[in-house]
Amino acid sequence: MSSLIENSPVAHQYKSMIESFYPYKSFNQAQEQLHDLVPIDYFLAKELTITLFIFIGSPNSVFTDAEVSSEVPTNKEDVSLLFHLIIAISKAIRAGNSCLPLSNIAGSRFCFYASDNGIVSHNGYEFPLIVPLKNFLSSLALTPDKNKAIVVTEQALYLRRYYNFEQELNDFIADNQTNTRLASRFASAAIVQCLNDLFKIEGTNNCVDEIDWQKVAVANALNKRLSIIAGGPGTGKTYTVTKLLAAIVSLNSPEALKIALVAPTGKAAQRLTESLLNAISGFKGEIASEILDKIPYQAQTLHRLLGVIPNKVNFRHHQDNKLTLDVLVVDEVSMVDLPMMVRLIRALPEHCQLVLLGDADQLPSVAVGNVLADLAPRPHKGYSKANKSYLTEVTRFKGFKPFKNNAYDHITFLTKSRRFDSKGLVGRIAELVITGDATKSWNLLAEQEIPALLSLNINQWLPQLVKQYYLPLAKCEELSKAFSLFGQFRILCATRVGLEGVENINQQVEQILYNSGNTQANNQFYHGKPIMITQNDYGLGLFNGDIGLVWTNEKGMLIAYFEQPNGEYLTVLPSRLPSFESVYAMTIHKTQGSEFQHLVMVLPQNKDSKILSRELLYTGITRAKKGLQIASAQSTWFQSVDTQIKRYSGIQTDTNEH
Ligand SMILES: Nc1ncnc2c1ncn2[C@@H]1O[C@H](COP(=O)(O)OP(=O)(O)OP(=O)(O)O)[C@@H](O)[C@H]1O
Repeated sequence: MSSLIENSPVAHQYKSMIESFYPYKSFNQAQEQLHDLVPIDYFLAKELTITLFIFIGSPNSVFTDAEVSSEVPTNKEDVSLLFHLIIAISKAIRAGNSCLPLSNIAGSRFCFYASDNGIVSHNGYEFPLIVPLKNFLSSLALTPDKNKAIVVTEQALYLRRYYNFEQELNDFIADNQTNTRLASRFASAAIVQCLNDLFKIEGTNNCVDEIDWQKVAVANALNKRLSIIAGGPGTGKTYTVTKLLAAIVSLNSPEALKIALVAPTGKAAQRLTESLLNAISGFKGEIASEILDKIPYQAQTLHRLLGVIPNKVNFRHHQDNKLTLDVLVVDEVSMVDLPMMVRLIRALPEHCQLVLLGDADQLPSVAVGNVLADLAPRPHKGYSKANKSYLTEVTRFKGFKPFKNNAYDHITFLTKSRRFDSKGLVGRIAELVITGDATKSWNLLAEQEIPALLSLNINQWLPQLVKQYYLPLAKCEELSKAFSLFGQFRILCATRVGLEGVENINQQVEQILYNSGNTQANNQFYHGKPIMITQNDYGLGLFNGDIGLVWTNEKGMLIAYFEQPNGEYLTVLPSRLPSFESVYAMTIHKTQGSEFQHLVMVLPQNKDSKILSRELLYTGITRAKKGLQIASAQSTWFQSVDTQIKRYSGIQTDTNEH
């Protein structure tokens, strides 16, 4: 609260009055009434309620009685309503939403809970219907332009911080839609020639009906400052972006462009580097070597690009210290949260071309936002007249669906999986799960010849898998072989705790290793132990989620080795490691950006676990390159496939729709 209020006797008086109107005297009392309340919800409401009722002027403004009283409540009900609204916003943000839609709470009994047998444990709080709710909110004048911590729009309530982030992103999208900036940079004839070279279409002027969306993605990205290439696993996003980079390099030749490639995590950056190297080497003979030589492949993390400042949320690069870049490719965008995306766009110079890649069906970011799904809404409704004619001219494809405006012009969806045999188990299960078909997906798992459904008793299958994949780790002759063996297989869990959680399964694996002859496996550190960092250490350059192996060096010392995106190892003395854990099993969340030849996914027997969703299953399933096995009760599987994650936001790709 501002000192202006603290120092004002009038404000003091009002403050005491409002506090006396608070609906609860303590967190414990609130917790008895409201189901699933955590301290942050309660204390945020306690802190903000006062500041919203009392006008907070700028330091130079004169604080008068009139200004205070115009917005100060005269009754307990209003204070209670605002208090509960702030709790509701806090809960919505904890669930990853950037806002709280008013229609979600109006007329509802909030935080009410009754057990299956009807016993009410939490009475909750009843919100007014939409009209009185809106009237109340407009009396508080929580408009975007007033400097208050809560913002109310026509549809939703926001914490100002997230409202501002969303506005910045909306402005960025709108600005790129009206001004693509790159549109006139290259002559169409040059683009046509370049696309024909890359996609091997002999110089024909005839239009073709069957659209190659990879070619469209390249053409589409070439004339836009912002473009999104979205698609499921193996649909060729990296393959396509490699061709895009080839096109950019060749069209800009001889000018040398500054191009950066990033991903949200170290593992994802490493995978992007590997995939780009594979793609580049696959194009030898097809694309001129002087072009291939100029395509960058070394990816880094988003944090590293922006420049982490230890213990600060801000980065070295921002609106006043922009990146020196001409092209930026961001992979695995589904993992990027709203604040991070905004920090990234703030740091981009005006002319920099931004290409976003990702799979919007995967789990959204851990923190607030569902940026990729919001920026690339589905279904794709079609291209504007101008974009349609540009695409037809340069790709020679016809039949693009028309749309009344340019809202979807920057988006290309790739749908054909090139990695999974669409008739193979992984591809089919992933498709059935994400489209919500619990019965068919379960039946498909049940009918596999090589069992895809494992017993719920992990002792029945874990020892054999440990002996196959984990026991040989310590016996590998070289560290690189151990990393490659470790990358073959992983146990994925939905939860950390419980019988089917990461913690228990890691313990079980170490016990099996010990019983099978690895007598070091009950030590904190031992040769061949895989570990995952669980806390950022900017000094060491280790980040939450980084995976390493403890290995004996040539001097006989145990050292933790971490593979870097450039193929080198970061080495750290075990005693200097930030907090870490064993990683034979890891949560599905943490596997985003990774893939394994064979995986086992273990789901909790408690089907009511809040974490379960079809996106969680899909993310887990699509980490498997080949072998997929699942240990789940049928009820858990059905519950998960039937639950779809919905995150609310006000990000608008199509402003005319709202
Ligand atoms: N048009 C194509 N012709 C031949 N092979 C292709 C084509 N497109 C993609 N591929 C191959 O399919 C595989 C998957 O492609 P890629 O790695 O680019 O997919 P991705 O969408 O980036 O996958 P992920 O989501 O897992 O990162 C690669 O081996 C790639 O070479």
